[in-house]
Amino acid sequence: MKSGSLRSGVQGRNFYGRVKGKTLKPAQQRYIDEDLSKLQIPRVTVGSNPERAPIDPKDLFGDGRPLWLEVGFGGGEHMVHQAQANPGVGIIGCEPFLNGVAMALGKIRRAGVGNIRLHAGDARDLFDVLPDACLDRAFLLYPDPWPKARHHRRRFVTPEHLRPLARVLAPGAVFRVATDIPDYVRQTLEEVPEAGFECLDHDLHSPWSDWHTTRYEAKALREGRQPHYLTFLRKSHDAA
Ligand SMILES: C[S@@+](CC[C@H](N)C(=O)[O-])C[C@H]1O[C@@H](n2cnc3c(N)ncnc32)[C@H](O)[C@@H]1O
Repeated sequence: MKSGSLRSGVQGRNFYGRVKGKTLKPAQQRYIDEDLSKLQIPRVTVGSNPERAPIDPKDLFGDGRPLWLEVGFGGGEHMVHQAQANPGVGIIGCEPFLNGVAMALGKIRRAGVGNIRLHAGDARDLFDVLPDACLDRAFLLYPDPWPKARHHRRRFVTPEHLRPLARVLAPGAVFRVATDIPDYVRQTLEEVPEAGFECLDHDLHSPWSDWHTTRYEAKALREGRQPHYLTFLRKSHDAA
């Protein structure tokens, strides 16, 4: 996660700023909530649910539609593309970087999509309130690389994140990972199967016909780094 200083005062979009750590200040939270309610996008409730009681995904979209999750959507390019292309699916986007949330809100508004729900925070908090096997697909696109060896345990593809992700994914659900960091590929291929997934594909060109490039990917390509696209299948919970 990025960190930096927060601009003070409500200055339109700038107010989202960058925050240190994961906790939003009350004023930031209010500002995001106001924008979400203007757009009629319910937040996925974690903060106002101190017991972390499971939420009913049907309450998020008002029906039993398939649910997909994008972890760390950045500026929201891919999330909004998927929402437009799949109006019958409900997409939960999760991102603690507030500039990203602000960018995504703009894209959601311009695209006029109504099938996205947002959690402006850490994916682990979201996993805590989702029931078992409720998701049909998950995307982890260019997770923070944490290149130094002593920081590898901070990567998303560790048991701490993958076990709860595996719990909320239904058997047969697809988990897509993209990264431009060769050592991240290695760790992903080791850790994800350990958490109850089967690797279906590892490609250097997107194997996904519905792929939409992300801001991070565009930068990686400009800088000459090679993307890797990995596809996993959630095994049945008994087989995990
Ligand atoms: C390298 S950026 C890539 C963003 C976007 N997916 C893209 O490809 O442009 C990784 C993103 O993951 C987010 N992130 C890091 N840890 C996270 C966590 N525990 N839960 C959710 N998002 C997280 C960061 O805030 C950051 O925006």
